[in-house]
Amino acid sequence: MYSAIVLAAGIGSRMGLGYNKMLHQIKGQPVVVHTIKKFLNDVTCGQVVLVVNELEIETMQQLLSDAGVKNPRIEIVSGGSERQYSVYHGLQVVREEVVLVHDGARPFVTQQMISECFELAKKGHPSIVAVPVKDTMKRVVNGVVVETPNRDEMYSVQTPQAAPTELLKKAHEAAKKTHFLGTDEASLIEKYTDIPVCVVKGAYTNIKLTTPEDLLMAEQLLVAE
Ligand SMILES: Nc1ccn([C@@H]2O[C@H](COP(=O)(O)OP(=O)(O)OP(=O)(O)O)[C@@H](O)[C@H]2O)c(=O)n1
Ligand SMILES: C[C@](O)(CO)[C@H](O)COP(=O)(O)O
Repeated sequence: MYSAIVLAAGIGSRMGLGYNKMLHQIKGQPVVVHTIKKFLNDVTCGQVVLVVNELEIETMQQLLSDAGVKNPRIEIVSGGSERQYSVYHGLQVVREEVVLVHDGARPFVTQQMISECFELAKKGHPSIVAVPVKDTMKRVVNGVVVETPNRDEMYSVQTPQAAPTELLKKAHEAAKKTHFLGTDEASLIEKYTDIPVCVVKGAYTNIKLTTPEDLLMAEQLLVAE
């Protein structure tokens, strides 16, 4: 069994809705409900830690209740000002020996991604979901191209990201001590442990709802589900 930390404590500034994009309804249900159901439907998920802004705890509880998502496996905790701090808060209540961290803003995660990440982490291997980049990549400094990295080695990283709970906690404590802020879990594991991070096949449909055009795509993807 694993614990899933589902992150929903952001503000969604790039989405520009004027409210947290996690509350936005797609096909009659809030984004957070679509995402959380992916984990509740998985029998190997022992706990869902839903991380929300402390001012939105009641709103989230009401949303879940309205959607008929009342489940003893769900625990709500308040998040922090950065994604990494929200993960840290979530980690404090994780009960299972393996943890999967997932962006609540990625409602198109699949059971296969979840299972593959879990199976690897259960055996001690941290894992992330990723897809090969499709475009040519450039490193640009001050508006000038300084390098064209080998595209065959470049991946676009998604969630879930899984690890043995103690390992991820250790990496987070080290990051806290040294004031390091990473944009995903793997970057902390890479920096503070010598354990390699495995890559699980993601999907180009496992988008993070970030900017307004992502909502148009989400509507289409939900029809196809
Ligand atoms: N302090 C934060 C910041 C982000 N998140 C969550 O982390 C995920 C990925 O973050 P992102 O898409 O960047 O969300 P926001 O921070 O909400 O968006 P923005 O950066 O546009 O404000 C989202 O599910 C978001 O709710 C979080 O739990 N706590
Ligand atoms: C973890 C992540 O989803 C990988 O792509 C991403 O880094 C989080 O997004 P953010 O915009 O940096 O919060």
